[in-house]
Amino acid sequence: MDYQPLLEQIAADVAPLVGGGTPAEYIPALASVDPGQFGMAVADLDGKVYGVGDWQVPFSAQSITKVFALALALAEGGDSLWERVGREPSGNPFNSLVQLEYENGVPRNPFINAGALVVTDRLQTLTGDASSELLEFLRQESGNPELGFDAEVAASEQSHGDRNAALAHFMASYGNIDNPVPTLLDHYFWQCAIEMSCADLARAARFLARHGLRADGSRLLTRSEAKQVNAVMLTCGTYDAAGEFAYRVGLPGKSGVGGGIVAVVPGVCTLAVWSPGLDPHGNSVAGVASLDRFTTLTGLSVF
Ligand SMILES: NC(=O)CC[C@H](N)C(=O)O
Repeated sequence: MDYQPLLEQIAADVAPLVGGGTPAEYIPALASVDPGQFGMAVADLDGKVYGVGDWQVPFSAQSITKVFALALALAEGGDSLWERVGREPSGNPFNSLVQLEYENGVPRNPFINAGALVVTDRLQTLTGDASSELLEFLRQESGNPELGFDAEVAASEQSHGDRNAALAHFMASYGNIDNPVPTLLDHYFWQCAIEMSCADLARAARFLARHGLRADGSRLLTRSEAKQVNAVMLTCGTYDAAGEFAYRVGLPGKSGVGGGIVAVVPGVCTLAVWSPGLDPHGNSVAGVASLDRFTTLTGLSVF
């Protein structure tokens, strides 16, 4: 299918929303990004990528990287990860601390910050260099050897990282972190600071639409594991707005406070959108709207 006319229609439909919302303010390096940008890409399973607007402009992938970290941790370490992190929506903001004490230091899911810290900790134990391993994986899957970290964003997060540090130390007090907390935080901040465009993200996520098969045809995840990751994206990928996202978009999706969202139509294609203005839950306003338009216009959804 030629997605190009559809993408152009969606871009026109959501244009009034671009610039709405607010870029993430708690990470100063993200607060200064021009909010008037919008890009969207679709990658089909034959390797073709279609795009509109700022679809080739790199931006801070932020929490979208949590999907790839989860997939790598499962691929390399298997199911025992689920003894340390749950698979239920939290109903709380992505950086909330409140549930952790009630639930003995076991985060609700791998996509809130606490859960992602556990996943990165696991990946660090498995590989010895979690953030580099992740970057290398993303380079291979996106086919873009130029992908890199944004050092300014990483430093900005590091210097405003008290809440993530609190989450990591608190979980360590329950014995749910294996590596030294400062090492873990470094890898987590570098991971969040990976820069990718919509084109890179749509390409890199294709293994989730290909039931676990990587770009080179080798298997990263079993078919069942790919289903599991997609299911957790659907239920937890957009935090305390996951219900609304499922209602409006009807696809597994993962957002980041850089304003990007990746979504998967299993067996068909992957989508990536970017616009920096966020809603109060930390999801891109124009991004959610454009995915909503995509599924409405095409009928392509998991429902
Ligand atoms: N939702 C997000 O994208 C949050 C990621 C961000 N780096 C943080 O840890 O707060």
